[in-house]
Amino acid sequence: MKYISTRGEAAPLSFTQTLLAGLAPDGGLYLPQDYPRLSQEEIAGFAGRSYAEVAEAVISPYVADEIAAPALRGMIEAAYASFRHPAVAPLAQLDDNLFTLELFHGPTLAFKDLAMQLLARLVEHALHARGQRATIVGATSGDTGAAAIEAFSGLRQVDVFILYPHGRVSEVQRRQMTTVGADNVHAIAIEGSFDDAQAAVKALFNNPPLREKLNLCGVNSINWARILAQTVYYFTSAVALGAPYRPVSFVTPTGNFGDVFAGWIAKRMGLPVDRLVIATNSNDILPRALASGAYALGEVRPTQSPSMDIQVSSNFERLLFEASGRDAPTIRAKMAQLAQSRSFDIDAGALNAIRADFDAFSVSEEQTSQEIARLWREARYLCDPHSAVGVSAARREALSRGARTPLVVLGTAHAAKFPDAIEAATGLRPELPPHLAGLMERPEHFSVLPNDQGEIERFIRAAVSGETGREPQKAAS
Ligand SMILES: Cc1ncc(COP(=O)(O)O)c(C=O)c1O
Ligand SMILES: N[C@@H](CCOP(=O)(O)O)C(=O)O
Repeated sequence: MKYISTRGEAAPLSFTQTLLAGLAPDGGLYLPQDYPRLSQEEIAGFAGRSYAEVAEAVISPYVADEIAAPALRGMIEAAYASFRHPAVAPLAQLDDNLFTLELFHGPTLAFKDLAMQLLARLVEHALHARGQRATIVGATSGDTGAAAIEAFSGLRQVDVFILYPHGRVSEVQRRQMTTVGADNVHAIAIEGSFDDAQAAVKALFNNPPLREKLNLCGVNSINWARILAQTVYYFTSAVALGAPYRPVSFVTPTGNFGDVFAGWIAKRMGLPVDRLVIATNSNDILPRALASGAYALGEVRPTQSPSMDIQVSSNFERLLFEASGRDAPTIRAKMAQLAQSRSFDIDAGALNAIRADFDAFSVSEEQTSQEIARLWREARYLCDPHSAVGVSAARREALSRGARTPLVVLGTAHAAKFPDAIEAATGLRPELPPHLAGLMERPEHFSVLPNDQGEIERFIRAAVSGETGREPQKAAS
C-alpha cells in the first residue's frame, strides 16, 4: 500500500515512511492510494471479538506489506493492555436511541490515547528497525500533548516537544504535560492560540534542512497512523449496535477534524454509517462552511471545551481532497488561497459530496452547560464539556432527521479533566481516577516561548543538542 499527498507534489510513500514523515514535503496530508473494503461477513465477524482483535483486522490491510502480523498483534495488544475498561471503548446508553462511546478509559483520560498508545509503539518499531532517533513534535489544545507525552516519554530513541497555547488548556491537561519529569520531554507554552502552535509545527516540517537534521516525526492527526487507529472504534461500536445489518450514525465533537474523518474512512471501508455529524463549540468554522460553502477563518474563541478551540481544521483538507475527486491541483489552489486571504469557497460538486455524508451543528456555551446539567439530572451521567457538545448536537440531529438509526456520540474526554465546567453546571466536582492521584501537587516543568518561529526552532535545536537545561517554572493560571 502506498500513500499519496493531498497536494500531489510529493512522492508516494510506504506506511512506515508515512508514519515517520507526518506532513508531506509539499505541505499536504497523506492518504492511502485506496481504501481496503471489508465485506459484510467480515464486519459481522467482529461481534464478540476483543478491541485488539478488531483493531488488527481493520489496521492490517494498510500495513501488512511492511509489518509482520505477529509484530502488529503484539503492538496492538500492548497498546490497549493498560486501559481501565475491559472493552477498551465501551458504549453507555444516555436516552432512547442515544449512546455515548466512552473513549476516555486510557492513561490520560481522552480519546487521543486510543491512537497514541499504538502510534508510539509503531514509531519505536520503525526507528528500531532503521537504527534511528527521531524528534517528536506536536501541537496541542490539551489532550494530544498529554497523550503523546504519556506514550513517548519512556522511549530512549526520541526527544518530545509539545507546543500548547499558554493559559488556554485546563489545569489537569497542563499538569499532565508538565509534571512528567522525563529529560526527553519538553512542554512549551506558546503565547498564542492552538492554531498558532499548529502553524509552528507545520512550519518546522516545511523547513527541509531542519526536518532532515532532527528527523522530525509529527504526532498530530496530520499523521495518517493517528486517523487509521481512530477508525477502529467506529467499527467496534457500530457492530455492538447491530452493524452491518443496521446502520448507525455518529456524532463527533470536532476541532482538527481528525476524529470525524476517521468515521468517514470507516464508512469507505464498508461500515454502514448513515450520518456523520460534526459537532463544534462556538468555534464554528465547519458548520458555517457546510451551510454556506465558504470555508472562512474567524478568531479563536475560548470556551469551556478548550480542546476544540480551533479554527484551522487541518484534516478538512483530506475530506476536500476526497470530495473533489482527488483533485490535487484544486487542493493546492484552495490552500494557497486560505493562506493568503483566510478563506476559500468549496466547489459545488465537493460541497454536495460532503453534505451527502455530513451534518454539522455548532453548540453555544449555554447549551453546553445545559446539556451537562441535563445529563446529570436525567441520566445520572457526568459528561465532559466536549462530549456534551456532541450530545447537544445529537439531540438537534434527531430533531431534524428523526430517530432513524442509533446515534452514537463520541465521548472524547473524562469529566475529571474539566472539573470547573462540570462543577458550574452540576455542583459536583469530579475526582481524578486513582492512577492520577497526586497530579495536582507534582512540580511542573515547562518553558514559555513567544509565538515566534525562530525562537521555537532555536529552542528545539538547542534542546536536542543538549545545550539547554530545562528550568522548572511556576505555572501561570
Ligand atoms: C476532548 C476532545 N474532544 C474533541 C476533540 C476534537 O477532535 P478532532 O481534533 O479530531 O476533531 C479534541 C481534540 O482534538 C479533544 O481533545
Ligand atoms: N484537540 C487536540 C488538538 C490537536 O488535534 P489532533 O487530533 O490533530 O492531534 C488536542 O487536544 O490537542
